Amino acid sequence: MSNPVFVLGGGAWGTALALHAARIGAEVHLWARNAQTLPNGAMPRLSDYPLPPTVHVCSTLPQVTPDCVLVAIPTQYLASVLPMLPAGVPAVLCCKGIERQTLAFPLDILARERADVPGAVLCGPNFAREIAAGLPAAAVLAAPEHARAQALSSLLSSPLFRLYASTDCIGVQLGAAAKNVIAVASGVTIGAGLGENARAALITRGLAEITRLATALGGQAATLAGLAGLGDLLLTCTGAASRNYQMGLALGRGMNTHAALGSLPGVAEGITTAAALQALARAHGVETPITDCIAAFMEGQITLPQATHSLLSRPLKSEQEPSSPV
Ligand SMILES: NC(=O)C1=CN([C@@H]2O[C@H](COP(=O)(O)OP(=O)(O)OC[C@H]3O[C@@H](n4cnc5c(N)ncnc54)[C@H](OP(=O)(O)O)[C@@H]3O)[C@@H](O)[C@H]2O)C=CC1
Ligand SMILES: O=C(CO)COP(=O)(O)O
Repeated sequence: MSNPVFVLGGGAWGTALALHAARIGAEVHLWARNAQTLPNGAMPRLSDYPLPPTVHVCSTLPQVTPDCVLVAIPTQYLASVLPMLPAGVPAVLCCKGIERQTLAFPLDILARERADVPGAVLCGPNFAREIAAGLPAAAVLAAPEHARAQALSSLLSSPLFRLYASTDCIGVQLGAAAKNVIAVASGVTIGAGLGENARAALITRGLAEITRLATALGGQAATLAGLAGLGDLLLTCTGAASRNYQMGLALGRGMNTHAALGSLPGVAEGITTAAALQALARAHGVETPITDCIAAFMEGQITLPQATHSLLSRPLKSEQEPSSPV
């Protein structure tokens, strides 16, 4: 790689992406809002993965033109870091969520704030620690133009981290955001002792719900059967390392939302995404019973037995009926 790569966000995902970019030969400038308090090589979230000398932690980005910028900031704060992006340089948004106030996806936020920056998104089943450790993984890199998606996936792929190009930005962003909500519900199911049958049903009907909404918004069903949909859903709903799943586990065991949040090692995007997803679904006339239940449960509006009853007492339907409620 001839030019450096910028990474915004010194959390788990930003650190893992910086390590990946360094492995593919880039000089990396990793921006963190608290960089000045960090000794070089000791990031807060993944301190067991020391940074190589080609990763420079900074609180101000250098005046050089990078090949691209990887943005790993929680979605609710994404807009606040976008003024830093260099004009004309592709920004790959690596967050998974929906802006609560506006119901905007990451690429919409970028278009709104920085029309001079070409955007792309990177989503898939990728626990930061495994990417940091250099374990094999795959993801989707989506951009509105095929040429941009292909160029960035070639630039950022490695023999261990395989990036598939896509132009279905809606499907990829919706899948990535919504899987966090289903992961919270999955954790609740296990935490409350409802069993693995219930969890498998929840994941499967969660995918049906996500696919229904994605296609109503203009996404493609095939994308939801891919890495950013089913792939990430499986990982986050069953992987003990998922913060969204851990959040659900704590809630299912009886902890309240505030206490459960305090017990997490990082952000759980599913918490803010649930209400945003619900609002988006309502605006498009799409039924999302699992999202509705988990949103109401997290807000303390219904109890777990009420949530379970509400899902199980829905009218029986044909599984294949495209417009059937869950
Ligand atoms: N962790 C993972 O395995 C993966 C995460 N993602 C996604 O990446 C995004 C980031 O997650 P992750 O890195 O894990 O989260 P973490 O909780 O580990 O870190 C969040 C980072 O964002 C910073 N931050 C928070 N608020 C602001 C703000 N207002 N301005 C600037 N920086 C801010 C934090 O800074 P500070 O340290 O100072 O608080 C921290 O560096 C999320 O959307 C997540 O869904 C995607 C794939 C994998
Ligand atoms: O997005 C992720 C894995 O693909 C990380 O999941 P959590 O945010 O739930 O930890």
